[in-house]
Amino acid sequence: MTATIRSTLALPVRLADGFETQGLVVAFDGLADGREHVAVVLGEPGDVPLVRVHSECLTGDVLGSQRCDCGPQLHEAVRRISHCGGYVLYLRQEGRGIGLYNKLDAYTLQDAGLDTYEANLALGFAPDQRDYGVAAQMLLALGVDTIALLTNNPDKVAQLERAGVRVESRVPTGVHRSSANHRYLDAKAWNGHLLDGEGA
Ligand SMILES: Nc1nc2c(ncn2[C@@H]2O[C@H](COP(=O)(O)OP(=O)(O)OP(=O)(O)O)[C@@H](O)[C@H]2O)c(=O)[nH]1
Ligand SMILES: [Zn+2]
Repeated sequence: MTATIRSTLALPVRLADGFETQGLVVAFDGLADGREHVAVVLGEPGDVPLVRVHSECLTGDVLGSQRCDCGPQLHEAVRRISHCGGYVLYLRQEGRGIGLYNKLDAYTLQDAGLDTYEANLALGFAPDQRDYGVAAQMLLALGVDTIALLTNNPDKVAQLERAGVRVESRVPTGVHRSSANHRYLDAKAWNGHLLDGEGA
């Protein structure tokens, strides 16, 4: 399935720490799951742009929750990518694809002792429900078929490669550990995330 660019909008991007840059927000037609995913073009992308495939996290990205490290990772991505040129793909895949309300239910189960993946299973979901095929569609619509990917998640690399995007390199993203998110980060490491760059 081929996606096409529906519209573009120039938008200044401002982070809470005062960092400012210019972004171009791109909307698409024809995305496989029918959701409103957007790409944000930052800096001047070269032949092998740096790309962050970021899954929506209202609690972390917007409300500053420290149960996860999504907010700091998003800000890191904006800052790094604006310097070297590339794309933030903001995917509407809240709660690893289970949605916001279910993620809130999962948090309640975690407060009773389950880890993040066990809580998904207890709610009747797969441990991680995300399909990154839409990210590949977006990149190909932007004319990008080779990337450097800012992630610690090997599944993102594998799925993008299967969907026709060449991941020339995986660039580790920061691990923003705090007293509130260490169980979440430990569970990610047990489930295949490469947190080897932590503390580097
Ligand atoms: N179901 C569920 N989703 C969560 C939980 N904590 C964070 N998330 C969601 O997880 C997504 C981020 O995925 P992560 O597994 O933390 O990291 P990743 O994006 O796969 O990996 P990186 O690219 O290395 O950051 C966001 O959509 C969050 O809303 C949780 O406890 N349960
Ligand atoms: Zn989060």
